[in-house]
Amino acid sequence: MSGVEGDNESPELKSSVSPYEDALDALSSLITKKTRADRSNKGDGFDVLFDYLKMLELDVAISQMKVIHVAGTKGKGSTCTFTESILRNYGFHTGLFTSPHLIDVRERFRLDGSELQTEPYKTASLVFSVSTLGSNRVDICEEKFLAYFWWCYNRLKEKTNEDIPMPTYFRFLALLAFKIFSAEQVDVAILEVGLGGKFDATNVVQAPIVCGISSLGYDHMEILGYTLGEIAGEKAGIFKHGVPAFTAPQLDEAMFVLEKKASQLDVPLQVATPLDINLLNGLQLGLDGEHQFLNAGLAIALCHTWLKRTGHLEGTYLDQISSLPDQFIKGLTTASLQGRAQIIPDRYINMENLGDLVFYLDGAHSPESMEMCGRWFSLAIKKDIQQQNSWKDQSQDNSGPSNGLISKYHNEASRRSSTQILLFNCMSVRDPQLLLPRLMNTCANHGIHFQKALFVPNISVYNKVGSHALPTTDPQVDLSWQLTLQRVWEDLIHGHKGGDDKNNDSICEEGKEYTEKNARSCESSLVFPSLPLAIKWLRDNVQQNRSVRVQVLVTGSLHLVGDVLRLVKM
Ligand SMILES: Nc1ncnc2c1ncn2[C@@H]1O[C@H](COP(=O)(O)OP(=O)(O)OP(=O)(O)O)[C@@H](O)[C@H]1O
Ligand SMILES: [Mg+2]
Ligand SMILES: [Mg+2]
Repeated sequence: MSGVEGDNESPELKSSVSPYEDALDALSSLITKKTRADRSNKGDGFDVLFDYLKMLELDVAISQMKVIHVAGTKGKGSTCTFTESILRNYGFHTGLFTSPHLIDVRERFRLDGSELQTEPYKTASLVFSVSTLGSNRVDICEEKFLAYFWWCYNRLKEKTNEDIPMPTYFRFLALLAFKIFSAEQVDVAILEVGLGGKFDATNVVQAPIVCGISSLGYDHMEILGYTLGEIAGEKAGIFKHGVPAFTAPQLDEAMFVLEKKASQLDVPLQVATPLDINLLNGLQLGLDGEHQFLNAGLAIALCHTWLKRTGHLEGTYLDQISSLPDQFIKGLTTASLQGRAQIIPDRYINMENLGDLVFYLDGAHSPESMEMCGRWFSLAIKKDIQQQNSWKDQSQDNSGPSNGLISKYHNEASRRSSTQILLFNCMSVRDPQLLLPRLMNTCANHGIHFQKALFVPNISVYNKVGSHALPTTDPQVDLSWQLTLQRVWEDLIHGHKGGDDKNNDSICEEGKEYTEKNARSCESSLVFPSLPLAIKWLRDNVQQNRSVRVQVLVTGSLHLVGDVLRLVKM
């Protein structure tokens, strides 16, 4: 294939449903069958990334990019989101690359803060030249995305061979991000590490302006190591000689390793002070949850250093900042990232009765983040109860001015009781014996007890890529993992109630599996063969019992959170 125009053409275009689905198909073809635990993949062929950069003519561009690079176990995406928002408020043209996505793969690439997934389909004409795109500073719309996508994909297809095969899924997306950011001439590129640090595709950047390490904890141990020290060592793989770095406060074991790696590379490493809420002038952080103060503190340090090192700010980073510039406050308080501590009422149910069914979404999937998530959820529920009570008081005290409709709603709402339900799934590489107790105990310590837990499988690998196609229910779906989760949950509940060693099976409706309710039912839990069935069950319940408000915590997997968003937002 020759010439840029031809490069933009999808090979499967003729038989396609839509050009966008064609791109997703091509992207799916890059998902390797190797399991994430396959260590033979570790580091192998990292250098091949530099070959890809040459093939895409990105080697010079990347060395000139003013990059902020962030690794960590938890809080990378949030830190990057705050960072982007702050620098955008300074007027810089920003590029943000995060992972994973929830609904649409374009969420991973933001230009000037725009989320990319919301546009309706357009029949894209793909025959325009990529070289004309860079000058146009608008969001990355579908056409633009497709043009960059096929430019990279086809060029790599043409130049790769048996020795240098096509890049894998995440590597391709990182290369695509570099292409987009260089063509769009961003002032700053904020890059979230996909996994680990040292061997991550984003680590081809040789001279970032500043690096950040967000909270470290236990995740992906099969790849990164089983001790906090080992994990910290992998993440510190993003440190570059002499380039300043900041870390969120860490446990000693992790901090020790970070400091050691930093001193080997002459990296000035500082701990970023968590943000003091008083610096926000009474406003709230754009992302909810206590842990966000750690992420915001790190983002402040990263932005401050970036501004300084690029010659936009005088002075040094102070440990005790007494006030924040307006751009920082605006950036921090308006940042947004879906699926992290996000509350959305179910529109299907709530047309008439706002608040009957509410989803609390948080993509936590490591033990530490389970605890954070449990705290956030419990506090949100308590706040909601306080709100209900204050409405109850107001409706009893008729003295004040009242708006008829609102007070009628408040009146009704305050008469209803609320109940909490958990909707959960996690990947089978994760340990539910660590995740579920952490979540349950945190909530229980705040007085929140789930009435039921629902377990569902994730939708499909294809949807991980970001198809708009609706999930279908596979009648043959293997639910053994969800049944394992259910067993862990039932054991926990019975442990909590001080119950005997009763075999779970005796309290589960054996033999009635997936019949009437389409679910395998136990005393405190249900396994559904698909998410739409679980959502239908929730909606049916709410409609049958209007005196109860149902608050559903969705967590354990960002994919699950994305699937729920996709179904609930429609
Ligand atoms: N500093 C933190 N400490 C502990 N948990 C956190 C922290 N920040 C975020 N979390 C939890 O982790 C979840 C994911 O947050 P975020 O997307 O910022 O992290 P990430 O590092 O990008 O995660 P991923 O590994 O999925 O890419 C949040 O929903 C929240 O539950
Ligand atoms: Mg992760
Ligand atoms: Mg992330």
